[in-house]
Amino acid sequence: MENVIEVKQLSKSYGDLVAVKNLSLSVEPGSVFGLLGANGAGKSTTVECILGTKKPDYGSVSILDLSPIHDRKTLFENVGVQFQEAHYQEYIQVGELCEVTASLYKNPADYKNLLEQFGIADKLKASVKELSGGQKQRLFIVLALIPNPEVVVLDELTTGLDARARRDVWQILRKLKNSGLTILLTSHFMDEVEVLCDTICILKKGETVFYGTVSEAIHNSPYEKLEDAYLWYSDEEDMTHEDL
Ligand SMILES: Nc1ncnc2c1ncn2[C@@H]1O[C@H](COP(=O)(O)OP(=O)(O)OP(=O)(O)O)[C@@H](O)[C@H]1O
Repeated sequence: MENVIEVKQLSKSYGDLVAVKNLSLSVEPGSVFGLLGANGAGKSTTVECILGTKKPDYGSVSILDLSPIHDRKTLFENVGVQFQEAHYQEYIQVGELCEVTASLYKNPADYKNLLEQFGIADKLKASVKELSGGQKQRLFIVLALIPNPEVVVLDELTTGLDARARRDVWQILRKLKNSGLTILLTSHFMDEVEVLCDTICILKKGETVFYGTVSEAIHNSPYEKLEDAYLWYSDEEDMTHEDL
């Protein structure tokens, strides 16, 4: 297997709206790939096509050399997914939810250890409903890691987390990356992209406007900071200036 994820000329429309157009990307083993873009740029649509929860109109997707549409069961065993809005039984406890999740996999990770690493071990007996937004977000990352996956897909990784928690999450992910985990993430935070990502793809209205490393993104723009370069590529720049 050369690349963990290989997307070729992916296109997906909703009626007349072209959400993703002719997108190609490759994610190497043990690397962190960031899919970036403004709200509505097509990130979630791309992620869903990669995971097989949406069917592309054109193009091909392979993940771990498998088809997300035809090999769902094998993929489910080896791919971790952080869901943004997951629906759980209202009063299920954190520990119960982790237990149920672990029971679905052959070689699950030690979830108590993960809860510890993510700073929510004291919430084992709390119901998911009682968690703060940031604690829930951390729990969703833990749930994505319980399968002991080869690749993990993290949608809006640290949205809702406080500064300390974000840094803790980055540190854990870097450790997991160093131990061979491949990570595909979407994020709106350029500080985190700079710390974590080896390769980035910036989408604008479903089309790739930049593909390469963070330093190439900066180098090929008129700016010196990733955030400025990102806004320049994704054209959020003007809006921000108006807002100031
Ligand atoms: N089920 C759907 N039906 C119709 N249009 C949709 C559907 N899902 C997404 N879209 C549209 O497709 C475009 C891309 O949406 P998508 O959710 O992929 O963007 P995104 O980059 O993930 O945005 P965000 O950062 O806000 O999560 C948007 O214009 C959105 O309104």
